[in-house]
Amino acid sequence: MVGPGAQGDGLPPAGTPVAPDAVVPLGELAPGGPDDAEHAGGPGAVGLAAKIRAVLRIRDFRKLWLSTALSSFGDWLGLLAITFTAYSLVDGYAANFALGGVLAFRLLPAILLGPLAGAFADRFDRRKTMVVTDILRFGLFASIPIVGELIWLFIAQFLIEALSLFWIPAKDAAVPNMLRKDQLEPANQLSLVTTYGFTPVLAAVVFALLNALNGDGELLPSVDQADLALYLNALTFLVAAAVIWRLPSISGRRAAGAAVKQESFLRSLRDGFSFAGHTALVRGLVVGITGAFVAAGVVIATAQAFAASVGGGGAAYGLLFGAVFIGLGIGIGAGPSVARDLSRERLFGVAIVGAGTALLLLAWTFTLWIALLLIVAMGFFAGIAYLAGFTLLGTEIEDSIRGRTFALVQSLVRAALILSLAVVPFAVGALRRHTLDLGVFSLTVTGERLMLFVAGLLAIGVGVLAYRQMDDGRPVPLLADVLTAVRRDTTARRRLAKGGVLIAFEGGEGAGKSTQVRRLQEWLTDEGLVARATFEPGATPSGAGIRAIVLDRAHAGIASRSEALLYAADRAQHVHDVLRPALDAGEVVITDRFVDSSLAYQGAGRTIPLEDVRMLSRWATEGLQPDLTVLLDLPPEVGLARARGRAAADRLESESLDFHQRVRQTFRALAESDPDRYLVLDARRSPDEIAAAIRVRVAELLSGLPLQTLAQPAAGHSGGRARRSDEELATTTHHPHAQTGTTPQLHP
Ligand SMILES: Nc1ncnc2c1ncn2[C@@H]1O[C@H](COP(=O)(O)OP(=O)(O)OP(=O)(O)O)[C@@H](O)[C@H]1O
Ligand SMILES: Cc1cn([C@H]2C[C@H](O)[C@@H](COP(=O)(O)O)O2)c(=O)[nH]c1=O
Repeated sequence: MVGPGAQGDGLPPAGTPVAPDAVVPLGELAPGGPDDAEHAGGPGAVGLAAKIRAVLRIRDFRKLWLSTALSSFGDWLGLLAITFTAYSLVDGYAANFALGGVLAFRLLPAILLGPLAGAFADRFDRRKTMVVTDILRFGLFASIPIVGELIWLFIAQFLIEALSLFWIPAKDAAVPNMLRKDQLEPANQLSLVTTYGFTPVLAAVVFALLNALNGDGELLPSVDQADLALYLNALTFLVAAAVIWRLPSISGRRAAGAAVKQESFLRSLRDGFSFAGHTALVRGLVVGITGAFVAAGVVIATAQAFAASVGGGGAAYGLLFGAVFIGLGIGIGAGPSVARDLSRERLFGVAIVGAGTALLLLAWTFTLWIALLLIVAMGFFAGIAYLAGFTLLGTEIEDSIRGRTFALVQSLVRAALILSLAVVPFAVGALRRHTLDLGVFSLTVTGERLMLFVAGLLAIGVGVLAYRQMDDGRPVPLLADVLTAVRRDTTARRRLAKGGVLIAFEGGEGAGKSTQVRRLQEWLTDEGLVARATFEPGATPSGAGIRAIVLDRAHAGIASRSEALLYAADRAQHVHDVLRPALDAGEVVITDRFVDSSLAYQGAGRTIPLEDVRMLSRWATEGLQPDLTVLLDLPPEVGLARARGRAAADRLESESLDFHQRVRQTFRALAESDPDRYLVLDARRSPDEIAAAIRVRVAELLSGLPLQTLAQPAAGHSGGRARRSDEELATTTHHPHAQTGTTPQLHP
């Protein structure tokens, strides 16, 4: 839990300055209060619930989510009511065709209109598009019971679906503008679970209730339960329209007053296709998602026959059907935390291959419970892939083209489903049952199993293709990447990527960072390791110039953005000249301040949107992250008093107490958002106590790693050597006795 004004992950959404009163109680970072804060790396990880609470605290997203949930509930209720109405408007066997007609009319518009709808979402005001389509859907749903003709039901159904096609990309493209990039995944988890888990169940319950209450027309004599459901459904769209009308942020670039490029509709349509064709990431996503949905269609189309072949009837079919949704739910809910550190590009391809493998095995399964397990596994991987793909579309595709990309994917998904639902039953019928005599044994092949096998192969194929298209070019072998991500072994991940171990010290002014950096470096050297101490800003020759500028009170007029760029420039040089080479050489590198300082000082202190600072730092460091960040936490008034006892206040130290309070809260919130990577210590404790706690954690971190060792350990463990200054330590680049070996047994 966080204090007032903060997000659940302790950080504000993109574009929002950190509230000065945002308080993250340190005691909540660790179970036992402030004194136990050093154990924060243990149990208190930020869970999905906290992340979801955080996104729900963003007012516009919360309102959009609620109105989407309402529309989704209405949609499901509408589907139940429409299929019921179609059935009741036609007698006898023809009712099945009426039902099929409803489904065909539901899927068809996507193929015809999907790309147009996408261009619309990018070209016109998304909020107005959503409001108008919601009002029209309200009218159409309400008209079905009033007209009461099957032909109108088909037409209305077609029009409703066509309108939804304009609504969905407008909504999907708007959501990423309301959130920070890292919030998009939990937001998608919430939306997918709401749309495919919660609202269909609620709609089924409400439909059943309406049936029970008004089945014989006792409540409203002239209206049956399907009519009631349709009116209720119509109302949900009207309410959604009213809510969305009051959310100007949905208008995206228009809300921010940005000029939107005016181009012809055809041109923007063509640009959409050309973008998808020429962008590897989108190509990979389109291939992967479409292929996966063809496979999903095969599973749906063969499910009845497969259920019969494992010795079950309708009950087995129901179980297998339920198992898909259980798997999907687990995949969407738990997938991201299982594969936390794996890039979403890699995760997408890997998950599709996983789903394909489960399908391949399913084709050879004759036992119901094994089939159920495999289907849960298939749903699990499919859920992960869907979430990863959807999130990548939101985070990686620029706002101006996002609507078209979402719409293209949406059309292809529906086309894939229609195609496989239409073709597979014929293929199953044509293939029937064959026994192949293979000499030693004979093999019975049935149409549905062959189709499942082919679907499995197809999914594996598109998974590999998508992986190749989307691979982010990291040198880490896939298997090791997956295994270390699942094991959450961040140190191993760094070693895979290049080597070395990076430890950052963070905290406010006078927290004792330099003192502890020096002590840790001395201890590691005494233990026989090549350990380098360095700092920001100013550890390189050009960085020294930058340090002089940013800390000099004579430069009081430096604009916040210039300041952020100066620190980023210092960091880029630092990473290039000092950190990367040392890490590549397998050294333990200890830096006094790193990216978190920019997030805290320039982000929260100067109120630059945190995501901007994060992106700048990510660019400057090429994504380099510490394996461990030691946060020395101290009330700013104590730290500033310590620092002033040392020298006159510099430009940053001269900032207000409020500024330093925001800096402190942001450091703590960052630590809370990723507790495995942080050690939070109360900096009011004595230097010896702090140093001892750090040694324990670092010994744990380094244990067993093949790091650079000194052939001759430095003189004694007693600390009797003369201490070197930060500058000396930072420039100690040459280790004549260094050799690669396993980390010696450390003695904290
Ligand atoms: N645990 C501690 N308790 C009390 N005083 C401390 C402690 N650690 C360091 N100090 C003293 O506080 C002052 C600041 O320490 P130090 O320079 O290590 O902090 P810092 O975090 O690097 O500061 P800055 O970021 O302002 O450079 C020094 O005089 C140091 O001796
Ligand atoms: C890296 C970094 C630092 N700062 C600020 C924080 C301090 O006030 C000074 C550095 O002084 P120190 O005595 O070396 O700690 O710079 C910042 O604002 N942003 C940064 O990225």
